[in-house]
This record gives sequence, C-alpha cells and structure tokens, in this order.
Amino acid sequence: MLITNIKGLVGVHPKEKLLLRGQELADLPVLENAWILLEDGLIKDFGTMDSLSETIKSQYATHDKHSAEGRYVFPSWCDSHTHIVFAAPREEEFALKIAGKSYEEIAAAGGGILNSARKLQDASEDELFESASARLRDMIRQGTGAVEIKSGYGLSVASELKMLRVILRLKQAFPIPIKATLLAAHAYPQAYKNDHAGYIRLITEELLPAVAKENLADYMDVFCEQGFFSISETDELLSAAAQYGLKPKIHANQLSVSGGVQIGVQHHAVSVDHLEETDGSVLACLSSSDTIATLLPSCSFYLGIPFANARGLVNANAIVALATDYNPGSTPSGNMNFVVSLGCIKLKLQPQEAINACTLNGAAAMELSHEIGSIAIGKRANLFITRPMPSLAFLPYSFGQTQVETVILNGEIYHG
Ligand SMILES: N=CN[C@@H](CCC(=O)O)C(=O)O
Ligand SMILES: [Zn+2]
Repeated sequence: MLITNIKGLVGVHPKEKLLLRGQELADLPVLENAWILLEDGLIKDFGTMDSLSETIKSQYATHDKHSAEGRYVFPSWCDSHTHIVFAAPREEEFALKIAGKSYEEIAAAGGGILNSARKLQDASEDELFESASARLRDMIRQGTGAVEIKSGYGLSVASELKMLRVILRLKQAFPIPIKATLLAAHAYPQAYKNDHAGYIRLITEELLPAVAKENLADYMDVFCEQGFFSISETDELLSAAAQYGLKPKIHANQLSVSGGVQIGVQHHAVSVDHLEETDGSVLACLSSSDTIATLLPSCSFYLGIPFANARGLVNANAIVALATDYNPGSTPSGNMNFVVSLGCIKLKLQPQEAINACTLNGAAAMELSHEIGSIAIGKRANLFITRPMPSLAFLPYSFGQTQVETVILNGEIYHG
C-alpha cells in the first residue's frame, strides 16, 4: 500500500531510538508533505513527496494507493496497561462514586475487585473471550495497535488460568501484538482475607508453575498498596515470579505513597504504573532508572484522585509513558485519544510529549519498541490516518472526538 500527500507523517524517530527519557519526550519528528510505502505487513520506505519516484507510483494500482491530503499519519497507539478481560461492567458502583463514596470505601464494602472476581467466576472462557474481543475491537477502531492485558479478576488458580487463556486466545485472534500479565496479586480473595501467607503460597507454589507450564504470561504485576499487598509481600511475589522468567510491572502509588516504586525498581520492573501519589524520593528513584513510569490519567479523571506529577518525572529525567488502565472499576474507557488529551490538559504535557508517551514509550513499556511505536523502515505497519486536521495539536485539543479516520494494521486497512 502506498499513502501519498500526507500532511504530516508523525513520529519518524531513528529506528535505533527505542525510548525517550526526560526532555527527549518533546522530540517528535514530523515529516511534512510525505508518502509512506507498506509492504509485507511492514514499513518499507517513506519520504517527502518530492522524493517519490515514478517507479514506485506506477507500481501501485489505484486500490492500493491512498491520498491522505490534509491528514496526518500516526504510528498506532501502544496501550501498555489494561484489564479488558472482565465478566461485567460495574455501573452500580458509578452511582456510589457520584454520591461521594471513595474507591477504598467501595472496595471495603465488597465492591471493587472482589465484585469483579465474583462475576468472573461464573463466566465461561468463551463468554469472556467474546466480551473482551468486543472491547479490543473498539480500542483498535480508536487507533490502538498494541496492547498489554492483565489477569487479576480470577483470584483462584482456576479462574486466573481461565483469564490468561482468554488473553492467549486474543493474542491468536487479533492482528496486533498483545502482552499478557499475571495479576493474581490484585486483591486478597474472601477465603484468604485472614490468611495472606496462604494466598501468597497459592500464587507462588501452584499458580506460577501452572502459568509457566502453559507459557501464559509475559509479566507479573502486584497491586502494592495499603489494604492490598505490602512491600514485603510484593518483594516475595516478585522474587518467585523471577524464577519463572516473569519480569515485574507494578501497580504503585495509586492511593498512597506505598514504596511500590522503590520495590519495583529494585526488581528491575519494566514499568511502575499509576503514580498518582508521588514525593521527591519517587522522582529520585526513577530519575536514573530504566524502569518506565506509566501514568494513567483516565483513572484519575474517573476516580477524582490526583493526577500524576508528569512534569516532575520528565524534569527528573524519568521515562514517562501513558496508557488507559481500561477496567470496569477505576477506568471504564479504552480510548487512547482521550488519554492524549488528558496528558496535555491535566498532566501538562505538550502535545508532542503526550503523543510520544502514547506511542514509542508505550511500546517500550511492553518491550515492543523494536517492532512498533514509531515510523521507521522495517517496523510493523500499524498506523492510523486522521481526518483532515489543521495541526498536530488539534488531536488532543479536540478532546472527546475521534480524529482517527482509517486504521491500518500490518499494512492493511482494518475493517473489524
Ligand atoms: N488498582 C488496581 N487495579 C485497577 C482497578 C481494578 C478495579 O477496580 O477493578 C486499576 O489499575 O485501577
Ligand atoms: Zn490497572
């Protein structure tokens, strides 16, 4: 496929650039008046219109040639933090939240993660696959071209395995890269409410070996938070996961400064996610670390909790990514366009920074930036063409409306 007359080809980073640290986040190379050639599912070449040879033009039949006049071409959004396998939404908690109940109060009253775990227990693998597929199709239509998906609503060996098998089926059925994360340490199930050591033993002695045997997960996540998993419990779980080759991705500092960032960095976590609550020690810890700070502004928006200190992290030379956190409790939205807008409006990132955080750094947070997240020759041809837009900044500026007009996955238009 040949796309010509592109107003701006966004994110033409050098191929060897695999992540953007600190102030580099503002570097978003855009090629104006450009063309791009996609072949065999990959980006074959690109350049400015004056460099497009007659030979290339004549090779492409009309149906394989698209003019993107007035439009921008972006690399697909890379959403590195989601929980899209769940049995049912939780609108009943929405009303409670509006009436003033906090996330912690709802969880303590038997809502929250345990509510989703109860609902998931009775759902079949097929039902979960169908509903997660519908969510994923919606996300793809909104421009997402790579995604990480967590378990964590099973909270028993059988149900966690059921969730991970659903994620495996999604990997096989969808034309985008998908990473799977074991999040059994999401909450203590009712039966282990007073036996934390017993649940940790269940995870380390039964679940992890079973997950490894079927090769069902790429990462291990822990909700390290007051009332959920403590620092020493997180430490024990991450050490056990490492023995099975699972690297950490931590839910850290969502509700309090929990020490989750430090324990994650100590275990060489790929990312520490949330960080709505930060202090100087968190910034210092991430400033020289390869662990990515993944911020989830849609969660702050929905729960009414603080927005992460994105500027502080960028100024401290940390690596900042943005993701949706799509889940039924704290973020019932998988729209990365809204994340880019919130990244600008609430996290005070410039449009170039927010776009990089949702593409190349999002890919890095899934260890996929060698393959996706920017426009470079040889990378996977997952991208989208916008509607006509006056400028790049129009995308985050026009929040709540999608500017994504055509989605291309592996070099082909997505009609799903
Ligand atoms: N905080 C932990 N996990 C999810 C919320 C899960 C839920 O409420 O169902 C999150 O990332 O926000
Ligand atoms: Zn989450």
